[in-house]
Parts: sequence; C-alpha cells; structure tokens
Amino acid sequence: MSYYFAGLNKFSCNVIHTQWKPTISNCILLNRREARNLSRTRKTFKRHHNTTSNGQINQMLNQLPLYASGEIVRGFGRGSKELGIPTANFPLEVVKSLPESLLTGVYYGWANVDNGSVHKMVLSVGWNPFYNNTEKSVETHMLHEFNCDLYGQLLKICIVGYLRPEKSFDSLEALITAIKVDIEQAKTHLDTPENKKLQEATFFAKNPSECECK
Ligand SMILES: Cc1cc2nc3c(=O)[nH]c(=O)nc-3n(C[C@H](O)[C@H](O)[C@H](O)COP(=O)(O)O)c2cc1C
Ligand SMILES: Nc1ncnc2c1ncn2[C@@H]1O[C@H](COP(=O)(O)OP(=O)(O)O)[C@@H](O)[C@H]1O
Repeated sequence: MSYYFAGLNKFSCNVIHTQWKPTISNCILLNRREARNLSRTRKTFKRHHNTTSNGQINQMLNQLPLYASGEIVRGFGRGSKELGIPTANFPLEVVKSLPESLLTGVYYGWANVDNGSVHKMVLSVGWNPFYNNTEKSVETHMLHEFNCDLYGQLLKICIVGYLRPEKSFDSLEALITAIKVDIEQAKTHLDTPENKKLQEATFFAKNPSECECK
C-alpha cells in the first residue's frame, strides 16, 4: 500500500501517530483515500482564499490535526442569546499560542471538557467579521447539549479539518444558516474512519503526561 505523509507540529501529540506507525515520528501516515481528501480540502481552501499562496495553504493543512487546550472564558455572550449556538472561548494567551499559519476560518474537529466525553465540534478562528471584533478569538461549539455553563473548565480540542473562511453576512439569519451548514458538514466529515480515530486520542484523557504530548 502507498503511504502519504502529513507533518505534525509541536502542538501535536506523539501518541496519535505512534499508535499508527511507531517507527516514524512527526508524521501521519495517510492512505490514498486520505491523501485525496487532503488534496480536495486544499482545492476548496484555494477557491476561498485565492490570494493565499500554495505554500501558506500547505503549511496550514499540513499541521492538522492540531491540538490545543485551555480554560473556558467569557466572550460577548452572543452565541447563546443571538445565534442560539453557544461557543466556548479560549483565553487570549491560548489564541496567541496557536501557530500564525493556522489561518482564520471555520474548522471542525473533536473536543472535550474537563477530560469528559469527546464530542464533535465546529470552530471559528478569527475576528468575526459580522461583528467586527477587534480581538482575535478561537471559539468552539460542541455538538452536545450541556445542562450547565462551562466557564472555568478545561477545554481540549483537536482541529481536524478546514471548512471555509470567515465571512460577513447581510443578516444574523444568514450567519446562523451558514453555521448550521458548517455543523452538518462537520458531522459528515467526522464520521469517516480516519477522523473517528482521532476521537480516541490519549490527548483527551485525564492525565495528558501519559500520552507524551510535546
Ligand atoms: C462554526 C462557526 C462558524 C462561524 N462563522 C462565522 C463567520 O463566518 N463570520 C462571523 O462573523 N462569525 C462567525 N462565527 C463566530 C460567531 O459570530 C461567534 O461565535 C458569535 O458571535 C458568538 O461569539 P461570543 O462567544 O463572543 O458571544 C462562527 C462561529 C462558529 C461556531
Ligand atoms: N454545546 C456547547 N458548546 C460550547 N459552549 C457551550 C455549549 N453548551 C453550553 N455552553 C456554554 O455556553 C458558553 C458560550 O455561550 P456564549 O453565549 O457564546 O457565551 P460567551 O460569549 O461568554 O462565550 C460556553 O462558554 C459554555 O459555558
């Protein structure tokens, strides 16, 4: 079988790729189908960001899956009240610690809170052009109903794939519709066997030191 490689960066977790192929470090092995998916994502990305160079696109996509964690802090409170789509926000230091090559836009992946069950998620990275935010934010909406708020708890995310760039919209309804489409796309992408594997990542377990995270 032919293999293709996607590099990981310092935010990634060793155990993910060592489970798959212990002899090769800092790489993910992709089979032909996965490599085709990556190439398709690259083309979608290029269509949306036609000013972005191939180098930038490759750099961004090659670092996925990308892992991050931090305490959940307050945002503007619009997610629940205006959109009906609550988003758990990372503090500024976590936002700043993410690689600059992670371009702004909408992503999908996996997330858990305080080492609990791992849920599908959609993620917004950027300045929310519809609201013209002045501060960059990284906001996670988990596809799960929580019966309490999560402020102060530990959020861990694994960013798996890219969906689209951030946009401004003519109305709040248009923004909500776009996010609902993102959610449906995320559900489908995360159901593929290669993406489902990442839900089991040791990164999400209680004691991260057990997974040799870098
Ligand atoms: C999947 C997803 C896609 C989003 N896409 C956009 C977008 O295209 N443009 C935008 O201005 N904001 C976008 N947002 C961000 C929302 O505007 C933001 O989450 C909302 O304003 C709540 O912010 P708050 O947590 O500060 O209250 C997106 C959020 C999510 C979860
Ligand atoms: N499914 C969910 N995904 C993300 N956050 C959720 C979810 N359900 C409840 N929450 C809670 O709602 C908060 C987000 O609501 P939101 O109105 O966007 O407020 P904020 O602007 O303070 O982030 C999260 O910080 C979390 O405490």
